Amino acid sequence: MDSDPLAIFTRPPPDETPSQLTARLKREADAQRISDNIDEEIKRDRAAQRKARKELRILLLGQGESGKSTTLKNFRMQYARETWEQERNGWRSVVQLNVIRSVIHILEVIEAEMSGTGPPLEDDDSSRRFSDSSTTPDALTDKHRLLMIRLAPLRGVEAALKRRLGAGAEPYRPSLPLAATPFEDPAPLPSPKQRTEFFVRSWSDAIDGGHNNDPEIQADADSSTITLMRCKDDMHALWTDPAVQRALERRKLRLADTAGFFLNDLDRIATRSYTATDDDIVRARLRTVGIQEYLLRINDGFSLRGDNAWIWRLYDVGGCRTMRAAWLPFFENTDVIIFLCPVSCFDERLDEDQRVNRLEDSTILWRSICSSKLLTRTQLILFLNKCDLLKRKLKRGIKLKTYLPSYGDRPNEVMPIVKYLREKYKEIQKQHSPEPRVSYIYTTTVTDTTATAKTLHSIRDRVLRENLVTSNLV
Ligand SMILES: Nc1nc2c(ncn2[C@@H]2O[C@H](COP(=O)(O)OP(=O)(O)OP(=O)(O)O)[C@@H](O)[C@H]2O)c(=O)[nH]1
Ligand SMILES: [Mg+2]
Repeated sequence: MDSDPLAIFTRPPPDETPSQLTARLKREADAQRISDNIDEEIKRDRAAQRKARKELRILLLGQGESGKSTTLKNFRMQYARETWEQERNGWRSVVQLNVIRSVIHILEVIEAEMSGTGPPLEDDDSSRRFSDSSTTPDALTDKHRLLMIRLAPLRGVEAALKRRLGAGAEPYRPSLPLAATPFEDPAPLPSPKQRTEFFVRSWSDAIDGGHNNDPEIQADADSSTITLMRCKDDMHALWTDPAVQRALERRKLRLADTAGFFLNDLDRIATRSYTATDDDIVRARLRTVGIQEYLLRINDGFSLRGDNAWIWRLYDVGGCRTMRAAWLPFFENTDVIIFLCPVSCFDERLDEDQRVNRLEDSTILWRSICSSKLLTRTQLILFLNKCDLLKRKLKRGIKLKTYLPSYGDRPNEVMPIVKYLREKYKEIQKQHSPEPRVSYIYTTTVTDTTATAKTLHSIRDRVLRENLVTSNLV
């Protein structure tokens, strides 16, 4: 039995001498090496078979709200145009739900401000930096109370839209244990911020799911649109009210960065004839839970063999710490990882764990991905994302060095900050990768579909070239 190289860990004999111990440890190390080599060979074979079939597996990773699903939408818009068009009608309800969720969120803030309840203001100085008036609360008056009453029917529309989107959309309340990286055991949740954001288990169910043909749901959809149209002026009055805006600032809710895209455009959206544009679809937010798989057919354009279409299997995961353990099984056979680091989040904390800075979380995650032996041969592509929001944040005078002291006295401007983070992440990759690998880093704003299209074409060419070379298909 002792000579069996696969019996890696043998029980030590009770009277083991030092030389026997040394010999046993060596045998175990040799056996482990052989086992690792076999695993590696199996992986290489599988990868070669996939490439021979011209198939690649691509995983989108990053913390919650880093832009993974938005990147996936850009991919689908570019390379799966037919299904993108077929789903366009389904997105109308998602955009309506985004609008209503934002308005209800604002109403909740007003209610809390008026009654002096709700989540306490954060007591660190960062929450006070946005507005000089933050220490003198603005009067919310009867006008606001009236708006609250007039907008109450939106709660019914929210319920109807939920029905229309089907079982795919439910409120999200983190309750599972947390793990910073997919490689560690989850720990119990400290005290999660209560959020009732909606999520999808399956986008295709939410967007299509056959609901369109159900007359009851169709009637719901029509009456939702009518209520939305009736509430349009009040929603606009609420959103543009200076006292409301200041209340949002006091509570550090930068809704203008996300919801603003839709709330500034109510004239177009709250109409009977509204059709979601490409930009609307890319911007519409539904938190991802579980893992979504999408197939794309992508032409390489330079293969010498007849058919130059590749199948790209894209996997979009939920980025919250409660969901990271679920990523691990996908690492075995992944050819490419696109990792999103939202650089604008340097002064924010994770929803699911308010003790953790979001940039720090991204850095920990990136380090763990780079150092994983499972991913030694996986091509890593990094997006330094949300550069538009970074620019806006810096304009408001928020300083990176307050949250990242190592940035020191470098200029508090977009270009130097992005350069600094690029070098920092590149260095982490270099130091922690088990074997040297090429670094692919892009500066992105994935809500900008034109710029992102160029990035995706560049990625397509780089990924295909690398895989054509490694699989000898050129
Ligand atoms: N302004 C701006 N918004 C962005 C950018 N990237 C993503 N967003 C927005 O950020 C929010 C989160 O984006 P998602 O793509 O849903 O994030 P995710 O990584 O899939 O998040 P989870 O599903 O929770 O893991 C959405 O409202 C997006 O529209 C960006 O570059 N700029
Ligand atoms: Mg997502």
